[in-house]
Amino acid sequence: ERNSRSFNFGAYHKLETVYSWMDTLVADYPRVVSKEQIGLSYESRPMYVLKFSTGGAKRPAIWIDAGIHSREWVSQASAVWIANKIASEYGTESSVTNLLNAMDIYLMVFTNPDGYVHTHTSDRMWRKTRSVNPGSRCRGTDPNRNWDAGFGGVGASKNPCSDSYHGPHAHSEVEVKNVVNLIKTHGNFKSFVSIHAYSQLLMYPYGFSCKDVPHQPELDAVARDAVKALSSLYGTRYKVGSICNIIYPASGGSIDWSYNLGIKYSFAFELRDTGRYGFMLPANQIIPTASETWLALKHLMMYTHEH
Ligand SMILES: O=C(CO)C[C@@H](Cc1ccccc1)C(=O)O
Ligand SMILES: [Zn+2]
Repeated sequence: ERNSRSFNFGAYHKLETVYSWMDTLVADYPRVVSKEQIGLSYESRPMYVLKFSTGGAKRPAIWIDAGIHSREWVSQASAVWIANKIASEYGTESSVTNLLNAMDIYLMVFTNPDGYVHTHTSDRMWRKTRSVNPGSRCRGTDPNRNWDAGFGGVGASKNPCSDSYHGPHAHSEVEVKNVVNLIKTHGNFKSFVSIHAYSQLLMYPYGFSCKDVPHQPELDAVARDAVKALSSLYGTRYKVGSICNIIYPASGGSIDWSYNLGIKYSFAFELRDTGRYGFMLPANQIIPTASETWLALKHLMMYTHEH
């Protein structure tokens, strides 16, 4: 692309295309965003995080990951649009400017790069990582069952051929380990948001248990206000609740781990739609989905900044 804004945000792109676009984004907004490699995937692809920072050292930070499940393509595509939005609105839009003058944002577009390539080359419905499971002909671990939070409990399978296989042990997947290391080393994250698709839900912990977390009333209220902002754009309807109560019990999930680490404002999005297209959401819905999601995300980030 001539510049990062001439990129076609209304299409699903290959990994390399988006990785190249990231370099043009950094070139266009060098004072706002940088690209950091946090490690390599199982198949040795670089894992890049876009760091939005306007100064300071280790400012309070917000984590946003997309694409941990590779087949949920609107998640990665929305993250690309949101990355451009953050970079281009700094200095022009007051809430983003105020936010980035006080906090950093880390945005990982491809949290499961090996799986994403596999959905382009071999199996569009691939969800897991691509690691080899010794003694099994089936590959991959569900990276959203692999976190050290109720690991190996409800809603996860010990069968390597299952799409919710939890892996041999917590953080066995290098993709998960790389994120865990960054979060723990940094030590000043205040919010952790994981973007999935589909079902149109905004969820908070826990997944591994249906008991209310200590901060349930606050998280519920924040999420409901965020969804109100989302719905204000096109009227898209979302449901709000804990993972366990609103979708199903699921152990080893990322936001249960982040919440238990002390990152109070931990949320998971399930983007469009509610099943008509499911994972195969048409590309013409990428920009509308990203635009409405941005309103909810901005609310969550501003709330985090103010509390
Ligand atoms: O992928 C899903 C379809 O997007 C649903 C998510 C629900 C979930 C999200 C966050 C934490 C735990 C579970 C999953 O099963 O891991
Ligand atoms: Zn998912």
